[in-house]
Amino acid sequence: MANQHILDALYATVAARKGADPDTSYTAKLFAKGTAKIAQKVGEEGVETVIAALAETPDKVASESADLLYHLAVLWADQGVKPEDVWQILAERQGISGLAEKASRSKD
Ligand SMILES: N=c1c2ncn([C@@H]3O[C@H](COP(=O)(O)OP(=O)(O)OP(=O)(O)O)[C@@H](O)[C@H]3O)c2ncn1[C@@H]1O[C@H](COP(=O)(O)O)[C@@H](O)[C@H]1O
Repeated sequence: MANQHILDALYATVAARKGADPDTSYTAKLFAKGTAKIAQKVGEEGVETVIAALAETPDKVASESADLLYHLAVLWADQGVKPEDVWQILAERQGISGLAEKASRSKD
């Protein structure tokens, strides 16, 4: 757990909200609204990140990036995409095939 990336932990938390009470969880409310709403939020947060970069401060870019990553984690859970699927693609693009698998094993 100590080596677990914050995005892996966030993904596990949001995925566990599927079917939870929309009145007590924003994430559960997003799942209840469905894929179109979740995808729309990813787009909105992406645009807000761009606006922060062009017209605001690095702190605002960081904060909008956190919103974007959270909504992306919700979209992954909605689509059945696991974080390690994405890590694997990134690792392969860096020519370090097997890195995501190794990183995943180090959590055990
Ligand atoms: N990391 C986040 C996170 N980042 C952003 N947000 C929410 O995303 C929303 C974005 O605000 P907006 O103004 O764009 O959206 P809105 O107007 O509230 O809603 P919409 O009608 O546009 O959907 C806010 O309500 C934020 O609270 C998050 N909500 C939850 N989490 C994490 O998700 C996990 C599950 O939390 P619950 O959703 O409370 O179960 C926990 O680990 C939380 O920390």
